[in-house]
Amino acid sequence: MKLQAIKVEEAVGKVLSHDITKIVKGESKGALYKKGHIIKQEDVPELLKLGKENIYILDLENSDIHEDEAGIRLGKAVSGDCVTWQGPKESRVNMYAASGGLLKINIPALEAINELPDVILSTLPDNTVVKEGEMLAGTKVIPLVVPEKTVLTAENICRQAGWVIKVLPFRKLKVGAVITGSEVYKKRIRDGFGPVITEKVEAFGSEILGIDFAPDNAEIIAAKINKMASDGADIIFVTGGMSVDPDDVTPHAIRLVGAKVEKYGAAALPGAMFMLAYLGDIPVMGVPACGMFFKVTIVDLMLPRLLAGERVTRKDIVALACGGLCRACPECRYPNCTFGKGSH
Ligand SMILES: Nc1nc2c(c(=O)[nH]1)N[C@H]1C(S)=C(S)[C@@H](COP(=O)(O)OP(=O)(O)OC[C@H]3O[C@@H](n4cnc5c(N)ncnc54)[C@H](O)[C@@H]3O)O[C@H]1N2
Ligand code: MOO
Repeated sequence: MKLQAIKVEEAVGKVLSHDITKIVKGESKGALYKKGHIIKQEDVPELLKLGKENIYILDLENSDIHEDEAGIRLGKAVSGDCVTWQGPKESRVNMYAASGGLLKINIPALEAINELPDVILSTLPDNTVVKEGEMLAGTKVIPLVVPEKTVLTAENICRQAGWVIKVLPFRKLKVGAVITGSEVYKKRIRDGFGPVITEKVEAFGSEILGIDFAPDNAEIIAAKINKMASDGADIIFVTGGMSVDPDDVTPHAIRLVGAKVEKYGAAALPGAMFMLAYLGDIPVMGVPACGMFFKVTIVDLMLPRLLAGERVTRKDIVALACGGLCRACPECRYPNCTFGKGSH
């Protein structure tokens, strides 16, 4: 990259090397044209009026590209399914959700891009629930011009990764719930779990297939789980009885139906006594009583991922550990807080 002095009339389409400031009555009015501005035909009279007959422009070498072009190419390369981009403004290109859903970030690709010289890409956390139109990420280059090789390398990382930023829209699924607890079953106390689960499921546009009740008896709970599955549930909740009392038989019941347990015990508080198992392809969630007593719990971390069609693994639950502690703020700000952000 070289600097070159040039007549203003010949500068159209060229890149300004420095800010040009307008001074009125001895006072600077700030940059009229900013460094990096690509000079347009209509700028010429304005520049001449300012007394600029010659200006410095950047003489881009064949291998260099301007920050704005670099920003656009990066934005295009990182935008996957259901992601749109806008810009550039001072090379920054922002990515937005084209539909509501679960934001997925390809972390190794994200880190590889940020390892490149002069490029940044920053995003919302992986697995964030996003609304249509929400800003998801921003990318830009640091200097005014970058070697094209840098952008080509970033584009190559994106191509090889398959995707970097995407949004998985929520599917409309049928969700069943088996509410356990003899005190609820015998109507000694009123069920508090059904309304909580219904509200959380319907908030994502899915529907409750049915809510059934079972006493603290593993065989009966197991039979009701099987019934939910044969009735067509895509996801099954089993609530209560997840802890250490002799009457807490829900984990045993989930095993009895032959579901494969991914993990019993989740690194999330509230939600420690959570179990995730799969009955074939149907996720079965054993939800401890905290799922009903607290506003935001492990349910809010797992449900969106299952509704987005992810097969959640033991590893995913382990990855919740760093950030898995809810601060229990007097006024809950979730999801605008650290709960459930996970380490990878
Ligand atoms: N000694 C220990 N006690 C507890 C532990 C522990 O590790 N050691 N873990 C605690 C944690 S963490 C949680 S979370 C809860 C989990 O409780 P459970 O899932 O076993 O819940 P239950 O014992 O069945 O019920 C607790 C409480 O909530 C009421 N309940 C349950 N279901 C309903 C419902 N559908 N509607 C209304 N109320 C319901 C139930 O009557 C009990 O009062 O365990 C801690 N304890
Ligand atoms: O499963 Mo419990 O969250 O630790 O309340």
